[in-house]
Amino acid sequence: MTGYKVANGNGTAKTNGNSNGHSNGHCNGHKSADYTAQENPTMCSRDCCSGPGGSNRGNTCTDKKGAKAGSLNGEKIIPTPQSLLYPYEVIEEIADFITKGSGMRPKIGIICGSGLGSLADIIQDPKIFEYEKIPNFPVSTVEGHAGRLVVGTLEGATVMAMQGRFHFYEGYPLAKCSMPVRVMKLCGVEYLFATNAAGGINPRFAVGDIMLMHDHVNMLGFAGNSPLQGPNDPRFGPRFPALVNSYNKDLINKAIEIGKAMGIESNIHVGVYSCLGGPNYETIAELKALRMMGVDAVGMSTVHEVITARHCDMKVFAFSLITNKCATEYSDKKDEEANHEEVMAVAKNRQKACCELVSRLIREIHLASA
Ligand SMILES: O=P(O)(O)O[C@@H]1C[C@H](O)[C@@H](CO)O1
Ligand SMILES: Nc1nc2[nH]cnc2c(=O)[nH]1
Repeated sequence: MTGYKVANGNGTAKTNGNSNGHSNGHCNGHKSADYTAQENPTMCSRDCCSGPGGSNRGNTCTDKKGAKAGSLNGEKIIPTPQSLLYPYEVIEEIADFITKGSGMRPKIGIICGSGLGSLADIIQDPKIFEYEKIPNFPVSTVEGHAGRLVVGTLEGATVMAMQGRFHFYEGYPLAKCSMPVRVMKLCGVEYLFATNAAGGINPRFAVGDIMLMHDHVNMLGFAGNSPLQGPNDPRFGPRFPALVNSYNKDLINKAIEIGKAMGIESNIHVGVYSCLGGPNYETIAELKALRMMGVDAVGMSTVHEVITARHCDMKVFAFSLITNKCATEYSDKKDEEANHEEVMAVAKNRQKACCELVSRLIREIHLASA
């Protein structure tokens, strides 16, 4: 079972609408009922109860009878290493579901940032998979993230796009947030296009600008969190992946050229993105610190997806749409505070330019490989 449980106020629990799991009497949850801060499945040794694809098998069953000291709400909490949440076979199952269901092996994967779902709307002959209908898939809980996977063609290339990503602040562990990247890999994807809405810290950036990511500062990694934490499965990639040159330089250069051809070169920058855990936006002191570290734009996603993609040797192109300017001086002005409505509104305004940039770049990749 992968859906986290939400306390419903009366001491019992319900899942978050994702019915991936095992609800067979003895094993109706295996997650702590009120443990909502972070998904943290507990374990069971019964065969029926292997979590997604057996990840929990062989561990201690922690139904109510088994609860001991150290339990929360009567259920023992045993952390699962992140990499065990989605074993290779489960990812393979999900990928098979998508490739068989769509009849395609897409070459390019797109992750649509907040308010940038229209990147998937331009896909031709789309086969649409609602997340809740994909086995073992999480659900989207954030406004501006529709929660569907769209498979089809764009500029002649076969693509799959996530209209809705998963964020750490939704309560999903990083490995779950970036699990779809591994699904993409096993579907045949070679290129990951990750997009996001971000706050501009670089004072040269204006709202509506696009920052092509050429590097990142992994703040969650500084704190010891990684989507690769736990035993490594070499079928995905190496134990210790290198991350220098994670962002494909050829694709960045091509995107700069495309920006010029579109007449928006003054709105295109190349810079460093940092992901914080969210869901709160940053304090002034945090923004000052990030700026001192060389960060140009700040958001709540993408970095763990890029790490997962590089781990399995995908080529990565990523950009941030600057949806708000981050204040780095103290002020009482309310309009300097970031808010999600503004983020969504700016993304809507700039969706045409973002779609054109992505389409043209995909066209180049497709033509180069034809
Ligand atoms: O999914 P992305 O990173 O594009 O979304 C950003 C981060 C938060 O989810 C949201 C905040 O407004 O926008
Ligand atoms: N962390 C963070 N994420 C964002 N997403 C869009 N704008 C912002 C921002 O200012 N900060």
